Amino acid sequence: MSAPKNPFKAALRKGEFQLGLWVALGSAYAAEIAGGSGYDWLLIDGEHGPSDMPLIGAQLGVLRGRPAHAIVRPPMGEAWLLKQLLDLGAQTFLVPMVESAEQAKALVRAVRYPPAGIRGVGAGLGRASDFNRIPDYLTTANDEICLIVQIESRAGLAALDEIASVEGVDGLFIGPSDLAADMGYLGQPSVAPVQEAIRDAFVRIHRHGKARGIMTVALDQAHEYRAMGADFMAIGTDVNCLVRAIDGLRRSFLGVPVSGDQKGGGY
Ligand SMILES: O=C(O)C(=O)C[C@H](O)[C@@H](O)CO
Repeated sequence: MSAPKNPFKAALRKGEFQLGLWVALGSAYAAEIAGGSGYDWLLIDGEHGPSDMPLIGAQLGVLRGRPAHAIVRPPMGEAWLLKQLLDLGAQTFLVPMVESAEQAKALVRAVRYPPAGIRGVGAGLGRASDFNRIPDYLTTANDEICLIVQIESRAGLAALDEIASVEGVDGLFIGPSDLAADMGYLGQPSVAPVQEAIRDAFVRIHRHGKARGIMTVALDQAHEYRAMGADFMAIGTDVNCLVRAIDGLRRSFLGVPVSGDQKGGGY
């Protein structure tokens, strides 16, 4: 019996578009609700959400075996953090602020067992191996790990080709909000210079045969990114959906004009 198959990684390899949602409430209950909504993947956000190790573990637990594949974003790409998340059962990672091939190579090694990497052997204590019930976990785990790195600064764009060339990097995700900020357009990810940088980045990522990822909470922008060639994309967050739904309900009842779909930008 082998490590669980990674359906998200398999889909990317087949070129099948994957639609996702940001899950940042830090609630296993909310993640379980989102898990039944038909999205291909859910991003458990440990960078900007309150999800710490126990909360990430709880969310991974409720999503285990559900159709929506759990992707975990750690606050930073640290080997000790990835080791814990791997043993908790995370198989796909979105690592923020990657700006060099050296950083990418270190991340690849962090999520692989020796000799290909430095991942510590302890999955027998964790969900990853079904608590040591998967006999061949150690020898089959590496192949089912999917590593996505975030390009979200000018330095990241400058190193994009070297990063995309790193074996073991499965996809590159453009962070529009942070990229816009670094380019001098804080809060304005939809401005032309940022959009042109994203378009160019997608062309380069695809040239290396890697998956192109992005996120937005504005549906008009989402369709533009899909037309640009996004292979996996989040089109909203649980936080944003909750705020819009509960605020909108009150406004509707009181007859207060309800704001339309978020146009452009969004974060
Ligand atoms: O820079 C970005 O954009 C991202 O990395 C996504 C952000 O964290 C935020 O837009 C999620 O709501």
